[in-house]
Amino acid sequence: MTHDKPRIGLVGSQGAYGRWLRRFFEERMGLQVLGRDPHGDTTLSERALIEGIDVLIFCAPIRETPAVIRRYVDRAAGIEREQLWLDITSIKAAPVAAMLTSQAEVVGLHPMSAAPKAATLRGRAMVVCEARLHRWRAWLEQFLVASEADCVRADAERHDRVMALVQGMVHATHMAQGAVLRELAPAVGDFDGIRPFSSVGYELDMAVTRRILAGNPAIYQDIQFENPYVAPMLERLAAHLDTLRDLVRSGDDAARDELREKLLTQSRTYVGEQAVAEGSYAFERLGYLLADLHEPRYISVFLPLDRPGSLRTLLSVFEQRGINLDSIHSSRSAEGELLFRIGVARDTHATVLRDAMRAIEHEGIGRVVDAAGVSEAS
Ligand SMILES: NC(=O)c1ccc[n+]([C@@H]2O[C@H](COP(=O)([O-])OP(=O)(O)OC[C@H]3O[C@@H](n4cnc5c(N)ncnc54)[C@H](O)[C@@H]3O)[C@@H](O)[C@H]2O)c1
Ligand SMILES: O=C(O)C(=O)C[C@]1(C(=O)O)C=C[C@@H](O)C=C1
Repeated sequence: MTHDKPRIGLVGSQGAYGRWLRRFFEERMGLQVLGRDPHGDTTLSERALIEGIDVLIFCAPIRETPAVIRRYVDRAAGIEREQLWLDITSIKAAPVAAMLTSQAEVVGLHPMSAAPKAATLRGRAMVVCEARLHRWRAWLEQFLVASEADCVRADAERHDRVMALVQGMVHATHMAQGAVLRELAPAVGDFDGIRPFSSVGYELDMAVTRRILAGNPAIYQDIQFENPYVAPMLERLAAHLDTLRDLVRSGDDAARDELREKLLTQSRTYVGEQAVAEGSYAFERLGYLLADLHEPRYISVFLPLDRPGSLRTLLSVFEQRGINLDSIHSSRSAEGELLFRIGVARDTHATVLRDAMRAIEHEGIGRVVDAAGVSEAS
């Protein structure tokens, strides 16, 4: 048993998370990684994979994972006794129960985001379901710290109940929104025609809907079908929408009162004044952020992280040219690089902006990765 430098085995090594985990373990933790995937990584048999590793991680499709795990238990036939088995499936009870039929130590994990572009899970939650953990505890802690995820502990049952709300409900309502738009938007200018009319709420909801439509359909399908707590949640969701429809159809004052009482007042009391106020303020801040991100003139600059004062040097470029700044946001590029996105006043001349961009590059202050409103016509 090697707890210092365990060899990692990935089941589903060619998938989005399998590839991310390989890079994470090799590059961030300096560990050797073996894998198997029926699509593109079949050099090792299932038995040979188990023989070659110390920690086995299942990152296969949700629907198939419990059966895949049971097959690995069968193939292992006891040689897994000293090993740690993990999975990252979005549902926890069935995979964890299947792993517990092995003799390995067992922990279920669920990172609360798609495989990120960044090298770690910084800023993302990860649910940790410790099911049978003894000698591997210290290494697991080391791995969780290296992941930089915000870890939250729960048993598998509670995880699945919570996920019926955090994922099942959110995905269901946005998939339904996508379907309603598909049916009703063509009559009023289609998706693009509606965009200029956006409220902040619509913009945020459409970001979620489009994220779901951009993702792996099997995941959204399986989260609805494989989590036993989703069906009862859908019953409640449908019941409330049915009530709302009936109240709106009836249209009288009693119906208005009932809507207000059941869908606003009671929920407001339940959530509590402070949480309501915090959420409302978070919405406002997101609104300002979206407004800044929609500003037509900006420059996005990658700044080397290891140079104190580099932001001040960058800002001096704008100061020297008399350019007024509307906003500064630090964010991540699609590749995960730290960027500063500088929104500049709309009346800034494009020539002056181009000069600022040249200075940023030529003086080695940073690298301009994106810009808008800098062409002659703008
Ligand atoms: N994508 C996300 O948003 C996300 C987030 C958190 C957790 N997860 C979980 O990660 C797991 C993998 O998700 P993904 O996004 O990498 O999906 P993916 O479809 O990209 O990868 C799944 C991989 O499993 C392989 N596979 C299929 N059948 C297999 C089998 N019988 N044995 C071994 N491998 C098999 C596939 O060939 C594929 O390469 C899922 O359980 C999912 O719930 C995904
Ligand atoms: O697209 C993302 O980044 C997600 O957060 C994906 C998402 C989610 O929508 O809840 C989907 C499945 C995973 O289990 C975790 C997170």
